[in-house]
Amino acid sequence: MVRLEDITLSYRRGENPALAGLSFALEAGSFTWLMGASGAGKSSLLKLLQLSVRPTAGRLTVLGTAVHTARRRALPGLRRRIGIVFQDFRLLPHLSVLENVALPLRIAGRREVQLRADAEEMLRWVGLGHRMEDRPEALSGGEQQRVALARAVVARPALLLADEPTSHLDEPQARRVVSLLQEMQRLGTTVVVATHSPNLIQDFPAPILQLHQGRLLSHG
Ligand SMILES: Nc1ncnc2c1ncn2[C@@H]1O[C@H](COP(=O)(O)OP(=O)(O)OP(=O)(O)O)[C@@H](O)[C@H]1O
Repeated sequence: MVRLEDITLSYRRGENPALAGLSFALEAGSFTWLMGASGAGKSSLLKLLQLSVRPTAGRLTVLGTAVHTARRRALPGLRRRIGIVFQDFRLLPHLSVLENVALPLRIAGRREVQLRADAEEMLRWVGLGHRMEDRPEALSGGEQQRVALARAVVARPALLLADEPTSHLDEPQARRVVSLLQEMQRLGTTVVVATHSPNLIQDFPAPILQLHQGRLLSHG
């Protein structure tokens, strides 16, 4: 599903690499916590997995595609099978909640009737069926993060990546978001979630990838 073999990522020549000598594999349908101090390389690893940066060295396989040798034109199709949730939600303020969730389907060229039905279904799934016509700014942080999650999964990604998706949320909202992420895993999606919160990990036990200064400290 996801395999890294001796991966290095350097943003600038002559500086310490953000990731170095990283090797591990994630099974299809697994849930993994990604941990590490600030600067350990969590966001860099997620950027690699979402194909927004390429490894400087090493072999990276995502959803069965060898990214390090793939042609550039093969990447957009692969990217569409990856869902992403950001710490700061990144919803478009001028669009309704429903239109935010429908956006990936619109970009993929789905029919209007179908994309509306799918976006509505996802919003009901995250418990926001009653807020579809609102603008994001009218929602609480936890609600906005659930909209962002609905948008990340509306196109049924095989791989779901979340970069500290609960750091702006209170405890009950954070738990709700993690429950939804785990539900995606139970439906067969491979999920990777970066977090600083030992409490969440305690409440939702799963294998942990621990990074330290760009290197893998432990996995399990
Ligand atoms: N675009 C970039 N250009 C240059 N250096 C970068 C870039 N992004 C990250 N880095 C560097 O790479 C290293 C790892 O950063 P990264 O953001 O991946 O860590 P992190 O574990 O996600 O940290 P945090 O928990 O603070 O978000 C840091 O030394 C950082 O300064």
